[in-house]
Amino acid sequence: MATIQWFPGHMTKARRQIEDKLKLIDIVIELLDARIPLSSRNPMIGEITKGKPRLVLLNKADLADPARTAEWVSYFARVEGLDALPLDAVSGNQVKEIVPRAKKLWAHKIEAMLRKGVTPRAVRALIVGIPNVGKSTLTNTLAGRKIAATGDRPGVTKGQQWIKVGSGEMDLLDTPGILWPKFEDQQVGLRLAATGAIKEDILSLDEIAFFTVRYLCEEYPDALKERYDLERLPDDLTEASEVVDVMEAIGRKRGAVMSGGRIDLDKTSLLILRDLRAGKMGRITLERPPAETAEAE
Ligand SMILES: Nc1nc2c(ncn2[C@@H]2O[C@H](COP(=O)(O)OP(=O)(O)OP(=O)(O)O)[C@@H](O)[C@H]2O)c(=O)[nH]1
Repeated sequence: MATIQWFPGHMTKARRQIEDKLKLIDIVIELLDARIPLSSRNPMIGEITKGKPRLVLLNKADLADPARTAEWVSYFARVEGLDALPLDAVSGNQVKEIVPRAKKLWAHKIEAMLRKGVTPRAVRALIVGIPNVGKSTLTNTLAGRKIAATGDRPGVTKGQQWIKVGSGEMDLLDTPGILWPKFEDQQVGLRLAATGAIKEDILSLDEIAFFTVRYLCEEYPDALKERYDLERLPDDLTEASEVVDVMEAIGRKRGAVMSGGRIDLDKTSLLILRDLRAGKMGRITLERPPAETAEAE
C-alpha cells in the first residue's frame, strides 16, 4: 500500500489561514463527520485554534448509527469536555440548536458585558473542518441562502463577510477554515476513503471495500446480509480470503461477473462503497470511541 504523507505544507498553510480568522472570532465550530468523528478531525485542532471555546458538530448524522452517535456525544463530553451536537446540514435537522449552544460557550462574556452595562454583541463564530465534511452546506443552511464559495485565494482573504444567524445572535464568517485529517494513519485513511472524504485514487478501491466489508461483517452483519441477500457470513474473519469470499458473493448477487465467470472485484468494490455512502445499508458508523483509559476518566 502506498504511504500517504501528512503534508506539513498543508498544515502550515491551514494554520496560517485559520490564525488570521481566529483574531476575528469568539468561538470555533468544529465540524466532524458523525460516521468517523476522530478520523475526520485534525488531531492538532486544540493547538491550531489556540484554545478558543469550541463547539463540536457531528454532521451527516442522518447517515450515522444513532446509538453510536450517542456514544460519541458522551465521549466528547466526558473525555474532552466538549459539547457535541449531532446534525444534518442538508435537511437542517438540529441546525437551530447551534446558536443556543454557541451562546452557552460564550455566556461568561455576555454576563461580563451586562455587568459593565454594555449591550452584548452577537457571538462571532468560525466553522472549521476537513474537505467535504459539509462546511459550505452548513454555512448555506445557517445563512438561509446560498453563499458563494469564494475559497481562500491569496489577496482576497481580507474580504471576509459576516453572515447573520438566528435573530442576530450569532455572526458567522462566510469562509470556513479548512483543516487536514491525519490520513497518513492507515486506519484513518481507510475510514476517510470509505466515507468518500478523500479521493479513491489515493488508496486502491478494493482495499477500501475490503476494509469496509470486514468492518460491516463485524459490526453490522445483519445490514450487510439484508442488503445483498446473503445467507450467512463467515464466523472467523482473521483470514483475508474469508472477506474476499464475502465480496465475491456480493459481486455474484449483483451481476458483477466478468467473461469466464470471474467476479469483477473493482466493480463490486465500487458498488459496495456507493451503497455505503448513499446510506443504502442503513445508518452506519465506521468508528467507535476509543476505550477510555483510567487516566482519561
Ligand atoms: N447526507 C448528508 N450529506 C451531507 C450533509 N452535509 C453535507 N453533505 C454532503 O456532503 C458533500 C460535501 O458538502 P460540502 O458542504 O460541499 O462540504 P465542504 O466541507 O464545504 O467541502 P470543501 O469545499 O471540499 O471543503 C455534499 O455532497 C453535501 O450534500 C449531511 O448532513 N448529510
